Amino acid sequence: MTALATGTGGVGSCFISQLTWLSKNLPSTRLSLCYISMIDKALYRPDYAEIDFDTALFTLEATGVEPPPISTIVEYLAAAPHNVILVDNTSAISLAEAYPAFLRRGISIITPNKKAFSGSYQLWQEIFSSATSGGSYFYHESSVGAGLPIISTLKDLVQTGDEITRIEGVFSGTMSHLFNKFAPTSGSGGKWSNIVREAKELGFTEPDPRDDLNGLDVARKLTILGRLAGLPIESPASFPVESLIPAALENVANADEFLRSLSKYDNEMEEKKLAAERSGKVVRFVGSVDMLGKKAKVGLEWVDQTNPIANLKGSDNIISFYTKRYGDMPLSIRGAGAGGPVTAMGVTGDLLKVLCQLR
Ligand SMILES: NC(=O)C1=CN([C@@H]2O[C@H](COP(=O)(O)OP(=O)(O)OC[C@H]3O[C@@H](n4cnc5c(N)ncnc54)[C@H](OP(=O)(O)O)[C@@H]3O)[C@@H](O)[C@H]2O)C=CC1
Ligand SMILES: N[C@@H](CC=O)C(=O)O
Ligand code: NA
Repeated sequence: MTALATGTGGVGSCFISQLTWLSKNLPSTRLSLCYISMIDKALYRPDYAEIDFDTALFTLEATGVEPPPISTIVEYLAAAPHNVILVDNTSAISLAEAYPAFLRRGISIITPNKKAFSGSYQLWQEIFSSATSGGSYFYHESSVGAGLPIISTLKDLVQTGDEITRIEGVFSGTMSHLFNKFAPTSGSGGKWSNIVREAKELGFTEPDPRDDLNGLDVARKLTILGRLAGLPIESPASFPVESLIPAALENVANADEFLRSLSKYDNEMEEKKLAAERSGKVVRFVGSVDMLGKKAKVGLEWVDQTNPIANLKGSDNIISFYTKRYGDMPLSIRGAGAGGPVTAMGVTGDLLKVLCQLR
């Protein structure tokens, strides 16, 4: 059995550590690594020789070569003498769009990358049909709520005949961290731009934090959950999404320049916070999918100080499923929704699920 890993950042490096742990503590998994890459370096051998887990990242950095095109990677893996699982720990759209090509060739996929599952509805359908025709599997638990059991719970609800009426909550570790620190229910909050930088340093944000602040990351998660619950959402751009990017910074060239300039616009967020406080509320970044009304939305809401959403800590997500069976009291899941170790846990957990099915 072989795992192929791409992406060696916050999540990818924790995933490699967890592979090392598995190989020592669950040797019956008999996993090996035959390909590992970052953006501009890849490590692999024509004879699929095992790459040592302990030294993989160092060897990749020191001796990696230019990665081959994705079509070559598909061929390389399809010709492997054993089952192969692609573990995509990147946020690359190019790789996400190639999932059907991997799945059709019998290569299973595990990923925290939201891009494929929240891309066009056509890509979503192709992923399902390609897995069926290739006899392969795909799991993406960490694409929503990091390692929290959100997708597996939703699938269980749907596959046992419950009907989802509404999904709502805080779906972003970054946004949770920002608002818990910027507009706490007691005491005064910190400076918006400083907390944004801190969220990036803690590994909560997307590679480009603007993808969190513009609401797109939450919109992608709602697209995934809405589709799994039975709503054919066309794309994350097909419903209202509020962006927290100051208008004057919408076109800055890159994330570094954006972060450098953000403090000039701290007063815009300060005003939003004070408006909520004047009504005795706190401001939070909330998302919802109304399955009955066939609508989704993402944006700022004023919530009561006693609302569980107002009282999250750290990078906590809280995601509530309202269903026919659960009635007025939703099934709610809460816990850290971002960060390398917890996200990699969801990826490694998915890997174990695929291994059970490939045996
Ligand atoms: N961080 C978190 O808390 C969570 C992250 N996720 C998702 O996990 C994924 C990874 O996030 P994170 O680890 O934080 O991001 P990082 O920016 O830390 O790491 C991304 C990695 O992907 C590599 N990469 C990018 N494009 C390619 C490519 N085309 N081919 C090969 N490698 C590539 C980068 O290479 P290089 O090192 O050369 O730049 C880097 O190693 C994202 O999809 C994110 O949305 C999901 C839930 C939570
Ligand atoms: N940037 C995302 C990472 C997890 O999906 C977040 O902050 O939630
Ligand atoms: Na999850």
